[in-house]
Amino acid sequence: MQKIALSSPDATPGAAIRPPHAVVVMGVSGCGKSTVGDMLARRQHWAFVEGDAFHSAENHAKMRAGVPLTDEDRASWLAALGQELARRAADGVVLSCSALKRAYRQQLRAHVPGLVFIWLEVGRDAAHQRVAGRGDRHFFPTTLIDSQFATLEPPHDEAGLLHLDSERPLEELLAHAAAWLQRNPHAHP
Ligand SMILES: Nc1ncnc2c1ncn2[C@@H]1O[C@H](COP(=O)(O)OP(=O)(O)OP(=O)(O)O)[C@@H](O)[C@H]1O
Ligand SMILES: O=C(O)[C@H](O)[C@@H](O)[C@H](O)[C@H](O)CO
Repeated sequence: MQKIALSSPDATPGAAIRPPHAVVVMGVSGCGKSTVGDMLARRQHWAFVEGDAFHSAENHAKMRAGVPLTDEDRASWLAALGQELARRAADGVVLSCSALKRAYRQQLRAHVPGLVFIWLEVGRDAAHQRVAGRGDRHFFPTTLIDSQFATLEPPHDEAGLLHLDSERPLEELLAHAAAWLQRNPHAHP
C-alpha cells in the first residue's frame, strides 16, 4: 500500500486561519497510533495524550478478558478525551485514539471544531503480528483484533483527514504527517 489520500481540513468562514493544533491519530489496535502519535507530538513540540490511559478500569478489564467494548462503554471515554483535546488544543496536542466509528469522531469534533485526523490503515495480518509481538507488555489481546476491524468505519469521505499506510517506515509516516500539518491551513476557534 502507498500513502493514499488527502483531504483539506474544514475552513469555517470568518475564523482565523492557523495550522491545526489538535490532531487525532486513529485506527485499529496495532496500527501504530501510540507510536506515531508520540513521535509526531515530539516533533511538533505538542503534548501527547495516550487515549488508552483514559479508559476506565472496567473497560480495561473487559478488553483484557477479550470482550469488545460497546458504544456505551466508549461514550464516557470519548467525552473525557474530547475535554482533554479542548483543554490542550491552544498549545498543540496529539491524541492516540481508536475512534473507530464516524459517530465517535463526530463526538470528538464537537469538542474541537475543525479537529483533524490521521488514519493509520493497517492490514489484518500486520495488526495481528504487531499485537502478538507486544506480548504481555500490553493489555490488549490478539483475539480482539477481528472485532476492531468489524467495528471500524473507514473515514474515507471525511474532511480534515490524512490517510496513511501504517506499514510504511515510521520516519516516512512522520514526514508525511508533519508536512500535512504544515501545509494545511486550518480554521481554529
Ligand atoms: N510503521 C511501523 N513500522 C513498524 N512497526 C511499527 C510501525 N508502527 C508501529 N509499529 C510497531 O507496532 C506495534 C504496535 O504499535 P502501537 O502500540 O503504537 O499501536 P497502537 O495502534 O497504539 O496499538 P493499541 O491501540 O493496541 O495500543 C509496536 O511494537 C510498534 O513499535
Ligand atoms: O475503541 C476501542 O476498542 C479501544 O480503544 C481499543 O482500540 C483499544 O483500547 C486499543 O486499540 C488498545 O490499545
